[in-house]
Amino acid sequence: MVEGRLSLESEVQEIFQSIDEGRNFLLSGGAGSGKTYSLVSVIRQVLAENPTSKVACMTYTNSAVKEIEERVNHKNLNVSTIHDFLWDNIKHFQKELKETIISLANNEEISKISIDDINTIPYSFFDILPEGIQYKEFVRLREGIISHDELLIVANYLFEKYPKLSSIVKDKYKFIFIDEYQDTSKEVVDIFLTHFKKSERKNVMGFFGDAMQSIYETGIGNLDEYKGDEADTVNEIPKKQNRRNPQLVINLANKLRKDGIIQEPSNDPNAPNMLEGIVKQGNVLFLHSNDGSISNVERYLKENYDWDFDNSKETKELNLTHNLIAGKAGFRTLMDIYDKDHIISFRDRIKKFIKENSITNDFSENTFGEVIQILQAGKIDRELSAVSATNTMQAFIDINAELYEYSKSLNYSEFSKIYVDKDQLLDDKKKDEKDDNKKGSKRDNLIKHLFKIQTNISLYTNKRYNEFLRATDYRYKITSIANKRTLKENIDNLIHVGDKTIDEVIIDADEKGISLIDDKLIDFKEEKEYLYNRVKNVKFSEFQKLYEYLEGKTPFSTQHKTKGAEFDNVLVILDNGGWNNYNFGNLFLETGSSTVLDRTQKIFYVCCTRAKENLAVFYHNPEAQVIDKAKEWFGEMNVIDIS
Ligand SMILES: Nc1ncnc2c1ncn2[C@@H]1O[C@H](COP(=O)(O)OP(=O)(O)OP(=O)(O)O)[C@@H](O)[C@H]1O
Repeated sequence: MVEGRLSLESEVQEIFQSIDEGRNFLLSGGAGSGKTYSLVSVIRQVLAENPTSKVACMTYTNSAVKEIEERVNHKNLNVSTIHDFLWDNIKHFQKELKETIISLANNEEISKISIDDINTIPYSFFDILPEGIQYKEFVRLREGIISHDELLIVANYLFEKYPKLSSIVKDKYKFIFIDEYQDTSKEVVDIFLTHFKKSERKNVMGFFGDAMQSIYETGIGNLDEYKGDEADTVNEIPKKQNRRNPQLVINLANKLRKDGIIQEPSNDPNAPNMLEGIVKQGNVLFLHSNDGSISNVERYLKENYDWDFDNSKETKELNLTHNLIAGKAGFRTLMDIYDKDHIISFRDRIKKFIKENSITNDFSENTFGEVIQILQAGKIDRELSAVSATNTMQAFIDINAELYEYSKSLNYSEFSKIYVDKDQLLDDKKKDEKDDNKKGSKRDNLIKHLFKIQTNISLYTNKRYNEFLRATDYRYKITSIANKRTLKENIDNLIHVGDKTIDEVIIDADEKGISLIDDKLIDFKEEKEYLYNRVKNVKFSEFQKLYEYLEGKTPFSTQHKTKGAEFDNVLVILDNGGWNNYNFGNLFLETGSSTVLDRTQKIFYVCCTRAKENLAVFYHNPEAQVIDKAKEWFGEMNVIDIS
């Protein structure tokens, strides 16, 4: 056997057998079975055995990126998101890219890529583009700019049509690994498992994941249609043991899985869930109350089970959405600006009306207010209501009268281009600070700038002075002890932001050389004046709260973002706030629409299996049958009314 393999886990040895046979493989296993751990072992061994080959590894979760970075450091390893990987590999084929987009745009069945509803687009359409086709956070197909969703469709088409592209990628990367494969889209899986076959070149694709943890609608869910025993199918290697969870969590997880996979604790005495050679028991609790107060739940867990909610590394409270967290974590105003601006919704209503009614007026010189007036003129009843604010929009406008007046004074063409979405505020990064500007990030340039300021402040406060000097303008300025003193005073001033607004801190940080105002920010101010003006008046301390949250330094996480992570104490809040996609009541009663049930079961499974010691689930006002089921799942004694 090749050196080093013998010391590896048996499943990883099986993976190497597959690699020796040139077969694609899938490492599948329940939560905590050590898939991410195995992935890293495979990468290390592959790099050791193939010193001249390049390895690509794609992953979505921050925890996997962190683990890979901690355990592997090699120039031949390329860790990225799937989007960045695809774009890096197709971006130089501009001629083919242009043709592809035009073909797709002319294909009526592909509604996501459309340039003109009526006329066929000529193949010379993009010839005039100075920068060719680009991949950005927003989409403007007429200008040759594609974004996340389009990229996958375009890449799929390119690999299907040009087998040479597959040959190039296979030659470049002898090994391509995809973590959390279950949340990868069908278009991507097809590239690697179907279109790649059109090229004779050899490489090995490895998938890692768990079908029960497929929690994004766009994901393929499972690889069932590609698995098999023949050489050209995907070789599944299952992992049955659990190294993370205590026995009581494993028992619960086994009840929640719907595919019959039953996990057992590993026989590794050094596994994290073992204590002196015996698996830990842990705690599972189902707490409920009729007041719904989360702070009471926290108090109960603190007093009775010693949970420390100030320790964000050990203890996490998992909520379904960022919106449920924003208030508790202290960034409500910013969240509302990016997620609940009903003047922007009203503008979208107007835009839609213009598009759907094929109104061809030239509004380029008009203000938003004038456009509303022009559209409303002479209309009554239903026609008028189609171009008027809805009740929700009107209620928002009434409270924000000044903001509405201001929006009406803006040039309509400019205003209509501003794209506002919560991802621009909340997108978390997959890589380290240096990569913050990587094209895959959905954060907008204002938020990126604020991150830069706060990152630099943090570098300084954490005494990482060399990195601080590299990141700021200070490397040019520090020439004497006196300079150092000024720097300290400046930073001290800046750190104590007190009640300063975001605008004030941006100017301060610029003047003090901590983060200079760059072209990107200047362009943002000009192009997205409305949004900038809203954000600039928010206190910088609120942004700092958001920063802490996104850096994982608060006890809060969304249920989706917790995938791949693990904590000692996990509190899962089951919020039955009338969601379309989730229903926690139905989860316990096993009723309702099967897709909603399936989705809810999966997110609940992901959440519960994060706990390394203690798991608590909180349910506000459960029905008697929910309590009965909870007793069955958690044990009679562990279902507690804390009202
Ligand atoms: N062979 C091993 N030796 C030591 N520790 C391991 C080993 N395999 C896994 N672990 C540890 O067990 C825990 C669970 O492993 P890991 O996070 O890789 O599981 P996973 O299958 O990726 O889980 P999930 O699907 O829930 O994200 C981690 O703390 C990991 O470091």
